Amino acid sequence: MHNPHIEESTPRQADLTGVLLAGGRSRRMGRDKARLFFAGQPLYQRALELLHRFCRHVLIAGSRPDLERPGLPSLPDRYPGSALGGLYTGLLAATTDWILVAPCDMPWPDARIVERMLTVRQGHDAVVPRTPDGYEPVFALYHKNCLGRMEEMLRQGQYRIYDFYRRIDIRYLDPPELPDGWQRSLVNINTPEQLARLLEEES
Ligand SMILES: Nc1nc2c(ncn2[C@@H]2O[C@H](COP(=O)(O)OP(=O)(O)OP(=O)(O)O)[C@@H](O)[C@H]2O)c(=O)[nH]1
Repeated sequence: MHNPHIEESTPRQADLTGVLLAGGRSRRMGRDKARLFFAGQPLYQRALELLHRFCRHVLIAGSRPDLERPGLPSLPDRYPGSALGGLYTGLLAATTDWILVAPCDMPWPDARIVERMLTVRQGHDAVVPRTPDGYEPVFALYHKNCLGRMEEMLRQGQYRIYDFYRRIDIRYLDPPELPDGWQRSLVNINTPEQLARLLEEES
């Protein structure tokens, strides 16, 4: 089903590479989240469409030959086992200063959030939505400046994104700056129960 928040007219950003994070293990779901069928298409497809809307080049972080297609390579993590390792994979491979990251398990990614992130990024290392439920580190913008500090942590076996956040300059986007409906847009599907509930909502 078409996502109304991804408009055809959204301009592509020359300095932005899209990174689909798809290297997780889907333990809570018990089966691969990326290819779950949701409202007429595989779940990952929804984030992919949004990334293509903003970025000329999009890649998959994590070894996913099953999701590859011409112009959409998947890259194995150099430091496997965490979303931070996936961010590193994307940032290392990107030829642009910035990456726009999206997870493969977000049913309603909202282009308006991306637009707001792009507006405020200047002078920061990352832009991350922040809500009363916590941060959304896998639907965010990261600058190449982050690479060194990510690598430092990953080399030491430190994988916690929140520890990483203490080392960089982040511009958070809080609810007053987020568009209406952000609660729905920032949902990730993690469990079979959640999937069933959201499918019901969508139908
Ligand atoms: N490249 C890469 N992506 C990851 C990795 N771990 C998680 N992700 C991605 O990060 C996003 C959020 O993942 P989570 O739900 O936190 O983790 P998960 O491993 O997919 O699921 P659980 O096993 O249930 O925790 C998803 O898009 C995952 O595909 C990883 O080690 N490498």
